[in-house]
Amino acid sequence: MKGVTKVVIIGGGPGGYEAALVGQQLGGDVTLIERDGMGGAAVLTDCVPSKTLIATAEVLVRIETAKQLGLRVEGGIDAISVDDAAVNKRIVDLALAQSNDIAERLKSDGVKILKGRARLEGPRRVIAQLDNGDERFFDADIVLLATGTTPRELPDAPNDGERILNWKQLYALDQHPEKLIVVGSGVTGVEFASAYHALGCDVALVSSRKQVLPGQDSDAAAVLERAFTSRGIDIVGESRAAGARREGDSVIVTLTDGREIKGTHALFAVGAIPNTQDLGLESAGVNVTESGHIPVDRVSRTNVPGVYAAGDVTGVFPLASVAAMQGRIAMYHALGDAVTPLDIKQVSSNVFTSPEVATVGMTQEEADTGAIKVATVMVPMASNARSKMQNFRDGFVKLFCLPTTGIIVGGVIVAPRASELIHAVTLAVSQRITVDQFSQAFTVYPSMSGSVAEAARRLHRRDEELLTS
Ligand SMILES: Cc1cc2nc3c(=O)[nH]c(=O)nc-3n(C[C@H](O)[C@H](O)[C@H](O)COP(=O)(O)OP(=O)(O)OC[C@H]3O[C@@H](n4cnc5c(N)ncnc54)[C@H](O)[C@@H]3O)c2cc1C
Ligand SMILES: NC(=O)c1ccc[n+]([C@@H]2O[C@H](COP(=O)([O-])OP(=O)(O)OC[C@H]3O[C@@H](n4cnc5c(N)ncnc54)[C@H](O)[C@@H]3O)[C@@H](O)[C@H]2O)c1
Repeated sequence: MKGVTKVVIIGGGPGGYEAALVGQQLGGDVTLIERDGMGGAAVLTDCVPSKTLIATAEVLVRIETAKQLGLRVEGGIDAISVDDAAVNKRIVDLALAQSNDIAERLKSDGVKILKGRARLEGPRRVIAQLDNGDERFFDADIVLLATGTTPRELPDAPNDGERILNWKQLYALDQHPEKLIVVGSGVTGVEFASAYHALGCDVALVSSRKQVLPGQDSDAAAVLERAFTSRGIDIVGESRAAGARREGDSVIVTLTDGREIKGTHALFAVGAIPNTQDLGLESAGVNVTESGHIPVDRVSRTNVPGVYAAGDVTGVFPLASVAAMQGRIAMYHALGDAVTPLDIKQVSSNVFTSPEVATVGMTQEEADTGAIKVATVMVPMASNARSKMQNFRDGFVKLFCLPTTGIIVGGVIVAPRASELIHAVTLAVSQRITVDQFSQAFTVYPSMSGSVAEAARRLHRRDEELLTS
């Protein structure tokens, strides 16, 4: 009789801990080795802390519209001040509480958690240096690598943790920056630019491309740029940072064209590098790409039998939700359960700025290539009654469908709480729902979701002008 399958997981972020729960549920004997804390970077330093900060910033953005909504704030918005210590304490406490909740859940499900650093020493042999000084060896049937990434640092912008910072170091500041220079206008950069500006900082956003949010819907990026500019965020477009240096209480960011920007702090959000060094991958024969990621197939297999990988370390789609799904899929596959391979066309994601930008499935860029003929429509939020009531004028709903069948294949929503509105579109994409089926479902009146249904209704007759090619 075959014994219990021994599963060893390296890394306790969403990729690792969600896999551990499934592995244990399916009868595996699961050991999870984590270096920093349960929940990984997602919970301790990246996703959860940034969204907690943004929750505070959102309140201030709402208050800014008080006057337009007929409220009188004596002294104006300046009468409200930010208690930086309280904001940061709340963030750190909430992240730790979330990490503890995850650890408790894992323990109660029977997962063995070890604190330390692990690496492979052969295809399915793992060696762990534990924080208590012990060294442990494991001969596993299944290994899952879910070690995440580390912020990229520019060689000429040495991170000092005080004024030249990465996103993990922001919550240790006593006071929020007076003038923050955010370098990098990817999702991380724009989220922090939006949040810190709302918290009262002067913000300059150094954006290397023509538009912020490269790779995202360009109509959405345009709305965001307009919103940022009208609020007073200084977008330094088509500029690359060469380095940064300290000068007393200031930071000078130098651009590759020789210009200099002065601030009190600089946040570098210029991407991340996978944690694959010192992981013993060579000893196990696990392939690594030029960028250092571990290539996997749609059921999270690496090239070595029995060795799986999940999450940011794979470079598939660096989201907590995808990491978690890849981890679960790895266990379903490894432990012989029914498994649906990962389909990134069904992944919804959101940029937590003000307004939010949520997307799923087909993108405008893909539609524009003409490889697949689609019909598309864009409904401005400005005409939505709820939107007017809430004094929200920018934003839109964009839907893509196949012209012959009307099946919804993608969407973009730019609106407050777009992260919640996108779920209906995600469901439509995953279940291949048509625009007619979608628009037959009732929406609440008045509601912003009414505009999502309106977009579907407008695609009922997919006339020539709605076709992208
Ligand atoms: C600022 C920011 C905000 C984000 N916001 C969102 C968001 O809102 N929504 C979203 O879906 N995604 C968000 N993301 C992305 C999300 O954080 C990542 O996709 C997610 O963390 C990936 O999970 P993971 O399990 O692959 O890795 P991680 O969460 O990075 O966890 C990996 C863990 O492995 C551990 N580890 C590494 N090497 C070893 C070793 N040798 N031995 C033992 N342990 C090891 C690390 O300590 C770490 O805890 C955000 C990212 C950033 C940077
Ligand atoms: N809300 C969310 O779900 C969320 C939030 C943050 C991050 N993430 C995930 O993390 C991934 C990575 O996002 P990111 O923004 O951290 O990294 P990124 O690699 O997507 O963006 C970094 C940006 O910095 C720019 N850059 C690089 N060097 C530069 C320089 N010297 N000067 C100026 N700009 C420079 C790059 O051109 C790029 O646009 C995202 O794709 C997303 O999946 C998700």
